[in-house]
Amino acid sequence: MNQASLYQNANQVQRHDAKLILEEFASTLQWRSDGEDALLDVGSGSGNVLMDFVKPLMPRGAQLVGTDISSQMVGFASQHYRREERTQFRVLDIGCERLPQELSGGFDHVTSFYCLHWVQNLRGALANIYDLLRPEGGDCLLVFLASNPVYEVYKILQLNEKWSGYMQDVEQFISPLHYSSNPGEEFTQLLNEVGFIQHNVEIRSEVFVYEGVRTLKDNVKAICPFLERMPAALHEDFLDDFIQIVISMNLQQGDQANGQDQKFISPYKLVVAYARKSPEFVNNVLVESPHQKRLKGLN
Ligand SMILES: C[S@@+](CC[C@H](N)C(=O)[O-])C[C@H]1O[C@@H](n2cnc3c(N)ncnc32)[C@H](O)[C@@H]1O
Ligand SMILES: CC(C)=CCC/C(C)=C/CC/C(C)=C/C(=O)O
Repeated sequence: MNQASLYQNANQVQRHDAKLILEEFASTLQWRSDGEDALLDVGSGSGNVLMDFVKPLMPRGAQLVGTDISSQMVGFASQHYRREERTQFRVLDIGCERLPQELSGGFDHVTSFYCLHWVQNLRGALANIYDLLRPEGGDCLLVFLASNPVYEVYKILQLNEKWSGYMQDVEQFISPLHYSSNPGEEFTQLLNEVGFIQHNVEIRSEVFVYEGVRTLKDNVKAICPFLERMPAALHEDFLDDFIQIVISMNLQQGDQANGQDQKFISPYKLVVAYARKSPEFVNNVLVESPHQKRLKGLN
């Protein structure tokens, strides 16, 4: 997914989820008392989730770094938000072998929305997120897909000889937790392995309803990695086949033949994880704050 303007105009689900989850976690994030927080966002895309929902929560003196593997996304966000103070966008592959030295250990917070399901090396990405946080501590809020019907649609499309040539590597674009029988447990284990001491992982079952064929097609176009590999003249045919498969999976509501608006239902599972690098210490004494007590299942 490299078309920032397409994504910026068809990311209602992603914005909806990020907004609600940030409202919920705004007071759990451990803001600094001096207001000089530094926050890095992983996979910022076109940048509007970061600027519309994360930035308003931050103290006025805070520094924001939006990152993305796609230089096209970073170029778009840098241009679009060029007037924002204390904000920069830069290219970063969160699954990379070695973090750039100037980023390592420099942040109080790492956030990431709808990105980590794109990263097959989830353990490497989490180890990097841990290393981006300051050595003395910091926290992260990570939100991504464990599963989504889009992945089953991709696998069926790949069997069609019209599309198989463009979709040989389909598994690379399926969430690393999609096949997991216990994604919450698997992700918790990874957080432990990379060194996070306190964490809370939830798998939330959500449903989003797409109103009409055009809305669903636009949302697919904004994120589908296979379209950019095929001539534009084939896009509508691919999207029509996509819709037929969605209908065959009984994810359609309403009957066009009876003059009803078509709706498409997408039941998906979202990982919502909050983790701290180290517990809160004041004068070498572990402090359990009221919000820590509230966190469900905190390790
Ligand atoms: C669905 S968009 C999410 C954008 C934004 N966070 C939001 O919530 O709207 C996913 C973004 O993750 C980026 N991405 C995919 N793999 C990545 C990686 N290994 N490192 C950093 N970003 C990555 C993509 O380029 C894309 O911009
Ligand atoms: C009914 C149905 C199959 C809906 C799928 C809709 C859709 C466009 C899902 C995209 C999921 C995804 C990978 C989002 C993202 O990374 O932003």
